[in-house]
Amino acid sequence: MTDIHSDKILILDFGAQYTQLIARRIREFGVYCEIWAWDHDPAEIAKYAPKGIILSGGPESTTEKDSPRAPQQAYDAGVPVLGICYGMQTMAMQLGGAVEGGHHREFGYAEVEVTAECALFDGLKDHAGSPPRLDVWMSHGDRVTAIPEGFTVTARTDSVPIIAMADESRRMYGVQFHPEVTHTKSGEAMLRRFAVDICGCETLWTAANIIEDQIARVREQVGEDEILLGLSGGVDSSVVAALLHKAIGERLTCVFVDTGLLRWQEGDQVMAMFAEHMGVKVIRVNAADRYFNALAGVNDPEAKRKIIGGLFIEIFEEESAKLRNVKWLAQGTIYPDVIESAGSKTGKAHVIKSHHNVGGLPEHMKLGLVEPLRELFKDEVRRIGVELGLPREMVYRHPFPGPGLGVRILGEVKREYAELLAQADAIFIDELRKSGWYDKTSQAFAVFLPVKSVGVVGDARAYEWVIALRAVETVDFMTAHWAHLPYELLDDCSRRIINELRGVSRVVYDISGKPPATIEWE
Ligand SMILES: Nc1ncnc2c1ncn2[C@@H]1O[C@H](COP(=O)(O)OP(=O)(O)OP(=O)(O)O)[C@@H](O)[C@H]1O
Ligand SMILES: O=c1[nH]c(=O)c2[nH+]cn([C@@H]3O[C@H](COP(=O)(O)O)[C@@H](O)[C@H]3O)c2[nH]1
Ligand SMILES: NC(=O)CC[C@H](N)C(=O)O
Ligand SMILES: [Mg+2]
Repeated sequence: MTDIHSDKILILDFGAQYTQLIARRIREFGVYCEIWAWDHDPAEIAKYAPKGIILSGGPESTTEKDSPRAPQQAYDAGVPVLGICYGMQTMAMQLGGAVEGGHHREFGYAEVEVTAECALFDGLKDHAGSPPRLDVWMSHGDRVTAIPEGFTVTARTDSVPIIAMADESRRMYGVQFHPEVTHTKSGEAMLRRFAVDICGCETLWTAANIIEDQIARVREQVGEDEILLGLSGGVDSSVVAALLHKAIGERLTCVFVDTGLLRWQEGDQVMAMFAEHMGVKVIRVNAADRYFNALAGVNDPEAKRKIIGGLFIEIFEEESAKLRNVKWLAQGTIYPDVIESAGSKTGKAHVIKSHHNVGGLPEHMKLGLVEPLRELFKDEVRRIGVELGLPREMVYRHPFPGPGLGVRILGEVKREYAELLAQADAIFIDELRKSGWYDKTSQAFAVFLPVKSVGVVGDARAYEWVIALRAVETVDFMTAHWAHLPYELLDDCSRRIINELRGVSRVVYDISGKPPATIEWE
């Protein structure tokens, strides 16, 4: 079998907002890559044997004392190196050029002129005529003012004379702009020139190959043992279920916990999909009473999360004790979770969201972990889901937090609130789907506000609950804009929710971005 990790690019991260994008772009055209912090043990680089190294951008200034530098091993590895923005600046600095600060900050669109032949820009032009001109996206304050010996200036703009540099003999390249953002028109092509043409990577990283590779690895890891998977019906655990079912068939048992805090009719849908259609063994644990009892009288959001998470663990434990031979617990951990926890280990100031998953399992469970998605981005997980035959609606559905409606009912959780909220949410989602807006938003849901407001319904006074609607657009869920839904759509949602649901007299729309607001209300 081909080793799909044999041809890979290593990205050294200087803390840029776009480092994950570099990795995603490269993987999109089929080359595996990993992100390491810039101060990751440099002795590991040679062992890892990447076919090329990329130095990312970063918020700091190379002109400042003690600012980060790439390890010398990166330049000595004998493989091509590409510095992007801060990466180019530190490359220039370290190899004998110069960088200056204090210039006018260049942010956003710029047209650059290619001034010399360069393998990175080979054949690329975004405008007719010559010399070739490229549309790029910039975000920098510092600039390279002298290139190291052996380098040539390969691109300029009207205001900045050194926008790209290259030393073709040592295969070292620097670009001041960001090829990883889609605003740089030929950016993907440049990254492909680098990874495929210059570094010589084969494009082996495809959905079909990833599945085959993961199946082989899981089989090797668990041998004849059984695996228990917490199946939520969400994207990640569903893809894990499909993958593991293919890898070990009957030896996979899923536990689906119906917390009473799920989306409308979700429990039945999950069971229908996995147990009936796919023949996966799924144990449904109807735990709504347990959840509502445990949550009674609890108002504090963190306390609620802890109770919900704790009950998940209790239930997984109970179920695994009932099975004979379970030695492994499968999780839907994905690559961003891994990068973020690595970030915190090296003490980087990345924005980190605390991920709810089954990772907090107590030691005494002694279950080994199976995490077949831990190298993948969400969009890769989705492509694999499609390749494994999961229906598109399931694979492209919005994420749903583990604590579910528990964090969308503000304050104390009650069964009656959960039932109302699930229905309001279903109406909102239904309207989004009908109008084609579901796929244009990254996540959308209703929130239950335990406040009463006065209304008038059929000439009578109503004094009832408030439902808030939230819809956001985001790439990584770390920052988000509120979705500019059409007024007509909001109007339809509001009317339907108030008319169809007893107990709601007012609907509001949340117009807060993240930051400062988070996506969920609790
Ligand atoms: N109701 C549930 N029953 C069983 N396991 C659950 C349940 N809710 C969450 N989990 C477990 O917690 C993990 C993390 O939940 P999370 O919501 O992050 O992922 P997901 O549900 O698989 O995907 P998505 O992000 O699309 O919602 C899941 O992969 C699953 O293993
Ligand atoms: O599985 C989960 N367990 C949680 O405890 C949790 N809290 C938030 N989320 C989801 O994470 C994304 C960002 O949410 P916030 O802006 O509210 O932090 C959004 O997609 C949220 O739905 C969670 N997912
Ligand atoms: N985006 C970046 O990498 C910026 C690099 C450096 N902080 C500058 O302002 O020039
Ligand atoms: Mg989920």
